[in-house]
Amino acid sequence: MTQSQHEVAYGKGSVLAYRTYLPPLVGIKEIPVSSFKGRSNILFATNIQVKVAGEAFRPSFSEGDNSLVVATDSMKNFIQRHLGSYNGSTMEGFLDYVARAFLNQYHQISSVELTGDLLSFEKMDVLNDEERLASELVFKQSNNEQSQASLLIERTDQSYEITKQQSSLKNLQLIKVQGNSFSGFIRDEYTTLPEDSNRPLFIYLDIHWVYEHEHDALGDQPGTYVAAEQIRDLAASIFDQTETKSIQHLIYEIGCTILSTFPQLRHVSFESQNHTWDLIVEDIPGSDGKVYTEPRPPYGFQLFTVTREDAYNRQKQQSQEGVSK
Ligand SMILES: O=c1[nH]c(=O)c2[nH]c(=O)[nH]c2[nH]1
Repeated sequence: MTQSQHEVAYGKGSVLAYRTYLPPLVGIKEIPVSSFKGRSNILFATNIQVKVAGEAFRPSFSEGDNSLVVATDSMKNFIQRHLGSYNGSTMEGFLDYVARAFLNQYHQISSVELTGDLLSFEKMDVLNDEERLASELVFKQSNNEQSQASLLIERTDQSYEITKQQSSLKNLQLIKVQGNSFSGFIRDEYTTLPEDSNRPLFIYLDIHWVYEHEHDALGDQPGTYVAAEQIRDLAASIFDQTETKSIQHLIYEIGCTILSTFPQLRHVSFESQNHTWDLIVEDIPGSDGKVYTEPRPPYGFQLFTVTREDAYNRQKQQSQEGVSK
């Protein structure tokens, strides 16, 4: 490996920037499984990480020469002030705007990688003329699932090129109380887990989606923008409708449905965790109910990327099943 292939990079994490009255996200394509119509952006609360890379920074490491160093404190100011001048409506668009501004401002930066969490604040219902309506002023911070975007832009000879772009829904925690089996797995001298024809399935999901054309992610043409809220509702709906055979099976179904719903996406990746509860009381007289508790710490996980080819084959298979019925 030559010297120039080693990474030379630095940056700032946990840059908090809260903007009020960003232009709202309107005009997205609505889908039947989701009531999501857009975001008011009355509060657009962000937690950003920036990483800048470039050979020009090597002497700051090897010789303590700071002459080309942009202080990470200045990076923080740069991001926060640019949230004031950003006129778009999405995290993806904001990251693109800031990344290009960094490259314009500092010639020594060869690439910028940004990751932004959109912190969730939900409108509270309040009494307004004897009607309960969503407040335009009072929000509650929600520590549930979060949407995130990330972007890598590199300087080329003539201009800038996006070399990585991804949107994500992180830490969606879903429980389905029945309608899930897990059976048919290898039984050998190490197997103690019984087959289960009907378990409560509790999963944590990170879902990442990548657009065919990066520009579709920005939100300035909202008809192609896919909102994390839509991905959330779609995942829940598939979970509800599917007799799951495993988490592997479930995430494949979710991925194929996301891709057939949104043709502008190239692929969808999953990181899932199994947090299925342990059974404590199986029979409650006169009730269908049971009692469960948290499982002990080791947890299983699954990683899978669903491609357009997977979705195409799934659709073909489903239409053949439809014909044979
Ligand atoms: O959905 C599951 N997939 C597995 O691979 C697995 N392994 C296990 O012990 N439980 C489960 N559940």
